[in-house]
Amino acid sequence: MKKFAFTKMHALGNNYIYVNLFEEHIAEEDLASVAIKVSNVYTGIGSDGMILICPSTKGNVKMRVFNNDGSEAKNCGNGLRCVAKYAYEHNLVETEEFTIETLSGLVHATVHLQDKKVNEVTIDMGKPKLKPAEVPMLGFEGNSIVSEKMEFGGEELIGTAVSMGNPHVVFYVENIEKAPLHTLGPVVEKDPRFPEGVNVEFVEIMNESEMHFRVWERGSGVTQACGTGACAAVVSSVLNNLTQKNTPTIVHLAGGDLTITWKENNHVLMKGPAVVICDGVYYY
Ligand SMILES: N[C@@H](CCC[C@H](N)C(=O)O)C(=O)O
Repeated sequence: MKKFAFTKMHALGNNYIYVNLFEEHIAEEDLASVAIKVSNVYTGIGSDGMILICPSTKGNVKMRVFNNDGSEAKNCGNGLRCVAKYAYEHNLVETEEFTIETLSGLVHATVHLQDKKVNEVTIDMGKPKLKPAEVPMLGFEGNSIVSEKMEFGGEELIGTAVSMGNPHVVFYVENIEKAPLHTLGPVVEKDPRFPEGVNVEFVEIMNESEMHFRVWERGSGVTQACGTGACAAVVSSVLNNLTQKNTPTIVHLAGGDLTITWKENNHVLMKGPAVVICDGVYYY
């Protein structure tokens, strides 16, 4: 029987099994099936997926993200904050500012300490990508897909598509409690116009610097929070003239709040908490 030590962490309820590959080993061919198994609430540990904290040749540490269906994503905002907390508290890094490599590039992390422990993390998520081919989304041309008519499952929606290293589509609703998460989420996620699938976000604007947010995540379904999704929602809202650039925006997710700022230099800053739940050993 094979085994590895893990730490379960969450960021606003978006919970993953974190494995420190500086010390542990999981064979590459086992990664997808192990992610599915550990995520199972009945027969595994129960999580939105599995995140690997790996040595990096480009940054201080490297993050790899697996959704609970075993698919690998190129980025994860909540995962980045937890990886930053883990890396700092396990002495994988020595400073309060460092870099994390992802499959979509290098990001800059700053940990915020309370009693020598990391309670919040700011990640410079880099620049959003807006071109249809960068999202990727088929059927559109030009520099961006902002407030475009899209029909899904017989319903016409107005959507804005944004890549934060992973694909997102944002729809605005009048009442977040009535967002069609469970009905439209899975339909939009698998629509062939998104050749790599898509994370689906519903947003209710409260005022110029505050919004409610719910998400159907690609590969994981409904989660309590999505960091890249919250960044995409803020970028979308600036593009739709609903919020302003360079202004911190509070995003109220099901699991709590994130502060997101789309800076004048085009970089998106995300600030929010990261929490350890437990440590353990998983057998497979
Ligand atoms: N929860 C994450 C995003 C995880 C990956 C996503 N489901 C995808 O497949 O792109 C976040 O906090 O950003």
